[in-house]
Amino acid sequence: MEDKLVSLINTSKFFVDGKDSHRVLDNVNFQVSRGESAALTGTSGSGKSTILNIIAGFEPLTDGELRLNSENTGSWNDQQWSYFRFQTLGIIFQQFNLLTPLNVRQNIAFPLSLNRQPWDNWCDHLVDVLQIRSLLDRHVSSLSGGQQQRVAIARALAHKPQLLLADEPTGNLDQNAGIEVMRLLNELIDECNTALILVTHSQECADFMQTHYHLLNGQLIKSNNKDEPHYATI
Ligand SMILES: Nc1ncnc2c1ncn2[C@@H]1O[C@H](COP(=O)(O)OP(=O)(O)OP(=O)(O)O)[C@@H](O)[C@H]1O
Repeated sequence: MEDKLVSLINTSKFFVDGKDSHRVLDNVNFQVSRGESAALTGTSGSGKSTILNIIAGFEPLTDGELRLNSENTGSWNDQQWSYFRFQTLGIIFQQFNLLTPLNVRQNIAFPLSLNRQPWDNWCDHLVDVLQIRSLLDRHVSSLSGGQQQRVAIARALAHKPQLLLADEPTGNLDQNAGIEVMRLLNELIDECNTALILVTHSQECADFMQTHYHLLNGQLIKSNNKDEPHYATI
């Protein structure tokens, strides 16, 4: 259990809408270790982003337990969540969530400033691989969707997070750029022993990951070998 960075234990999630209760996760177990990469697939609305939001502390669980670094987060206060997010976590949001008053360089440097880290060779490497060096002084609101996505990726990776949550990180990119991004994510995993949870609709992107999970009717089905899916257990 100790080397597990993320553990969801017997977790369920309901959304209440008026009188209706909508069950998105039904007694799900899910674990990711340091250095592990996991692809999370499923149809639209199956609950993939909800799992990332739960792990990032943006959505509370209805039932069960979320452990991060072996700590039960059920008793964490806002300060503990903030500390975990800026120090340990990198998130590539589906809608990018860039800081619009800031330019590209300032967006990428934002997690560095929170962690009192300098802009270093790794940041230059990210900027070059993602081909955004010529955009560094541009305001992010003036960028195309694909350019914004590449900036969002650089920002999430800049401080070398221990845990990276990536929600459709190649959704706005062409195939070649998407493959470069998947290589970059694997580079981070190899160099920093980062754990990655990748939400994707692309089988090609999922194939870059070590383990595969598929969400179906609130259940998480694990498959190390694509031909042999089985229900995820601890
Ligand atoms: N805050 C919320 N309040 C009510 N329902 C919600 C909320 N967030 C998500 N849902 C519902 O939970 C379900 C799962 O949503 P989620 O965004 O996790 O799906 P997804 O698998 O990531 O979908 P997509 O592939 O389209 O991004 C959907 O039916 C969605 O409408």
